[in-house]
Amino acid sequence: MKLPRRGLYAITQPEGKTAEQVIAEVEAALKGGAVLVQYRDKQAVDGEGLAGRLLRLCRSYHVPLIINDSVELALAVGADGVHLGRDDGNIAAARVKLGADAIIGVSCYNDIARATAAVAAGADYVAFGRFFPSGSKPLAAPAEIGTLREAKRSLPVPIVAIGGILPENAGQLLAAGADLLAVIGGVFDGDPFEAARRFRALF
Ligand SMILES: Cc1ncc(COP(=O)(O)OP(=O)(O)O)c(N)n1
Ligand SMILES: Cc1ncsc1CCOP(=O)(O)O
Ligand SMILES: [Mg+2]
Repeated sequence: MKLPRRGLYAITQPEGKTAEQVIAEVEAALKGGAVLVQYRDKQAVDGEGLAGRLLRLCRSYHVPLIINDSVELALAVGADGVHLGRDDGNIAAARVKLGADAIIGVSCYNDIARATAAVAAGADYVAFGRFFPSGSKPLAAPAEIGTLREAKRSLPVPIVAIGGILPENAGQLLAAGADLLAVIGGVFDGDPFEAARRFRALF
């Protein structure tokens, strides 16, 4: 599936929840207007089972599913792509394994040079952040909003912003050039349908 150019990128929050709860809350976010979903599960027990169920759900909404960290899991379930951070392996190797149509996203933190290199290596989007303190990843290093401006000016791929994003603080990120807002707590800490609707209204 094609990478959407703008909108809410909802990232799962499965810790302490049943698979049914995760599926239900992701479906609520999809109904509210999420345009992209990432399966992120740092304590996965049955990652393949849940990823497969999320993929079928996302397909029914014509929304791509990205797998965090693991090219192997993305391959195993036939997901639409993978998200790679600095410890998650090489972009070119992921492209060889997943194929030309796969969506490969890359974390670039606050680093434009890393983003430029990622695009040259075949990244389909680049992600910057965290922009605001994040309860989901408290130790994530801060990024500057000016980095989004520079990225938007110099890079040809969609720019993703992440970290502590809420409907109330997202406007400044969009104004600076973010195309996709990647959000965990701002969607799944409360009512995911209502939160996704509020994010959708910003685009
Ligand atoms: C869209 C998006 N952006 C950034 C990240 C963070 O990736 P990474 O630095 O590898 O950290 P973990 O998420 O693996 O803890 C992301 N997952 N998605
Ligand atoms: C994975 C990740 N990388 C930087 S911040 C973050 C967590 C984002 O979650 P939240 O939207 O709850 O701050
Ligand atoms: Mg990672």
